[in-house]
Amino acid sequence: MALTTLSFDTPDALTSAFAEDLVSILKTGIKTRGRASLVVSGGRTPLALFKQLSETDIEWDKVDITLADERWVEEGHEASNTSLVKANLIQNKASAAHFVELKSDVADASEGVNAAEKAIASMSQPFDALILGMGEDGHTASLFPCSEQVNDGLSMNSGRTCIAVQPTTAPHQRISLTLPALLNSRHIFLHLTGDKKKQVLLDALDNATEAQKPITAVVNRAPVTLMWAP
Ligand SMILES: O=C(O)C(O)[C@@H](O)[C@H](O)[C@H](O)COP(=O)(O)O
Repeated sequence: MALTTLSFDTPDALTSAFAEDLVSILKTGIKTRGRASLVVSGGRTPLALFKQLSETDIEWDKVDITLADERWVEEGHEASNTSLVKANLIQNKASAAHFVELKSDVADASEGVNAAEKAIASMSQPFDALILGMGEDGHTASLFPCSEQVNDGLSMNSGRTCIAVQPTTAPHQRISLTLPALLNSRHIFLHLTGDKKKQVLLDALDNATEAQKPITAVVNRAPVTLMWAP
């Protein structure tokens, strides 16, 4: 296990330092490979980070951005991570970035998996940076411990980069990058705020199986930087 923890006094201090790190990673990607790729998570935690990044001066037209997971709802729905990213990150200076959609116009996420995999394949990989969140049940991306699909999502030899997931303890069908797709990243960050989530993570790393707390599957296999503030 290789978890490096960077703790900040306040969420604002975390946001500034995190944005600076990401910008430097993206600049390196652009300089070295011509384009850079960034995978972000939805949820509430990254909102301030998205805003700060969007105001940063880099060559956003050379950056591809996608999501670690999406809820299978129409764009514009309050649960849509696509809408959240477009409204908060792909704005201001970052409005020139290219957004790679996981969601397509089919009724069931399982019918959209092939199109999502094709979209992901268009991005420069390994991804330059991946930002994961974590739920209090230990899910990350949409690899939910309550779902029937958890073992398929965590399989390292499925040959799949995306999976349709039906959580039973959270609303909406999802599409998620699989564990091997998430791990195909040069820099992996776990972005958490609050004592409770930190404790969930530490307890999970101590006691849980990967299927019980999917975040541990990432931390067990790759260097992860935990960006944490109270
Ligand atoms: O779309 C999502 O819901 C996610 O990508 C998910 O994995 C999220 O990161 C965690 O549930 C934490 O969410 P919060 O930041 O809202 O606590």
